[in-house]
Amino acid sequence: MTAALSVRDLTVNFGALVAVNAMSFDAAPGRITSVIGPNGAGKSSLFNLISGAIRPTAGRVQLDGRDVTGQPPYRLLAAGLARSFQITNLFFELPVFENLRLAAQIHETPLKALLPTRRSARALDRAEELLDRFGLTAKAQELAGNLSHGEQRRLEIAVALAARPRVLLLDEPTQGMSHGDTAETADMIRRLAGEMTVLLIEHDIGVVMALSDHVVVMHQGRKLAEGAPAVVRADPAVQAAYFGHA
Ligand SMILES: Nc1ncnc2c1ncn2[C@@H]1O[C@H](COP(=O)(O)OP(=O)(O)OP(=O)(O)O)[C@@H](O)[C@H]1O
Repeated sequence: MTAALSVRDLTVNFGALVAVNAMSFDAAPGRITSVIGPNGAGKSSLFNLISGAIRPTAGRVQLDGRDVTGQPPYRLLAAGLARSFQITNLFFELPVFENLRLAAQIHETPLKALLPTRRSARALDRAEELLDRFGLTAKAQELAGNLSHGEQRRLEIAVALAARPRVLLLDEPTQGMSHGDTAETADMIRRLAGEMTVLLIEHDIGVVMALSDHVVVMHQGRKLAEGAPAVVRADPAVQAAYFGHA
């Protein structure tokens, strides 16, 4: 089976520092793959490489078997890869609904853009659907900036989904959330699998173990281990590097 996302020997240097060092792994279609590792392991840099925010020094990225290495984020989005950011990436001064509607317009053609009513029909439907799915219907007209932290993080995921990606990168989606919001968000992520391929960076090890089909462990820019959650957790090298005991 072709991997939805395939990373081979991906490397980036920042001066003398090799932040991501010859990383290789596959994300299987419709599954949740998590990337874990201690602070500074290189997880965000890996996501920046995959999502086109920075260009690799070496290596390649394939989406459904097609080389997309070094393509800018907007090209990757059109090719089916979306990312939600660790840092909140919303239009705070716009209503929740407008954030979703704008994000949903990505696939509208320039010709449709000349026909305002027809142009927006599909985007409106998609925005409504996402409001419902993410429990934000009652907040549709609220400014995004007025939402709680947990709601903003959920809206971010909804915005990333608006373009109907086949591969979704989630960067610490439960960061800073209460216990209840974390559990709710984890449920939402679980429901995305099957519909799309999810690549997740997550510090909450409970969420990682509960959600992931496959776990990739990074340490000092390199891949330390990968496998099923229970296998990775039992690996002595992972325990030493990540869980702080062997
Ligand atoms: N633009 C940059 N310029 C220079 N060094 C960088 C840059 N971005 C990241 N680094 C360095 O690369 C290393 C990996 O950082 P990165 O943020 O990718 O790790 P991380 O695993 O995501 O960490 P955290 O869990 O704390 O977010 C760190 O030493 C960091 O200081």
